[in-house]
Amino acid sequence: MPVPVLLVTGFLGAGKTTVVNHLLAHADGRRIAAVVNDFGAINIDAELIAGASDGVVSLANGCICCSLEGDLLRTLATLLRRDPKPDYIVIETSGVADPADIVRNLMDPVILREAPLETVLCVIDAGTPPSALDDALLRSQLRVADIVALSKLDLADAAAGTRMREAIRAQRVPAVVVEANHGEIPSALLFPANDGRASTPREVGPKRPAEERFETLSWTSDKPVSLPGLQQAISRLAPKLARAKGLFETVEQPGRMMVFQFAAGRATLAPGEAPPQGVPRTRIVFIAELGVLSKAELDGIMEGCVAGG
Ligand SMILES: Nc1nc2c(ncn2[C@@H]2O[C@H](COP(=O)(O)OP(=O)(O)OP(=O)(O)O)[C@@H](O)[C@H]2O)c(=O)[nH]1
Repeated sequence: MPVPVLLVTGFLGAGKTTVVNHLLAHADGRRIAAVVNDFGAINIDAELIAGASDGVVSLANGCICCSLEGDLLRTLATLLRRDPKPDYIVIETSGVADPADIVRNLMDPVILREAPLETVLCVIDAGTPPSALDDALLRSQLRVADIVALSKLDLADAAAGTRMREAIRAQRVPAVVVEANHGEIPSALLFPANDGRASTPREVGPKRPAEERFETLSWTSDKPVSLPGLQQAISRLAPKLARAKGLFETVEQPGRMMVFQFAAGRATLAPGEAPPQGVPRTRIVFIAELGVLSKAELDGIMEGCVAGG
């Protein structure tokens, strides 16, 4: 029986991991394996994905649309050899991946037969300015989608949903548009009944040259972080950041881990899980446009928020 694949794409911070987590939390007994791709050296996403019933495989330190394409196919082959096999496989791409390249890789005849790409979901922040859809990367993420999920409608103004639907229609995207409140999308929509029928190959056009637009900088520390210090550091860094996320322990509440998220100019904190043994207690990944933020500048700013820093 082939194992259907769901590919989740969308820009940095759009809400992909939130959708994947919701799906895994509502697996209803289905064995779902998740493959996540963080293009930084520290793999935060794998830790932020809770409860994959059939495990989370992380492809870190490279992008699956370019440097890790062979790894993706090998990972899928390994998942297919599991006994029992997963019922479904979810692949979450990094926010800077061009999904057209991944779709092209998934058209490999063996993979297509054994792990057919059933659905491509593109998550888009409803508060994204419509003009951002003209960006080549966002256009490519939208073009390959069967379903577009609008996230963060709770944060956007009342007209944002309609505005975004119109902007998507203007891009002539044939996808169905749905709303995803904190990642909530009916799993029947993402995983149609696995009836074993053959998947049809998809056409995605010629390969585009890889475009290096973003870089990831990591900052780790064994010391806890002061919350007001972190707030100050993030407000200094914010104008240069496309995305940041991380896990850390606070000076104010020793032993309590927090998850930090920065996306679309908004920072949030939530309780987190203790890291595995031997891993630094504070790990934050920063994504910025190439050349905008140096490691020395980042370290200088971040050192100010650790105890004694
Ligand atoms: N208020 C609100 N926040 C959301 C919603 N969906 C996602 N978020 C938040 O947006 C931030 C980014 O969400 P993620 O799911 O990590 O985004 P992502 O697309 O996986 O991010 P990348 O790491 O760039 O791939 C997190 O703080 C989420 O909690 C939503 O519908 N409403």
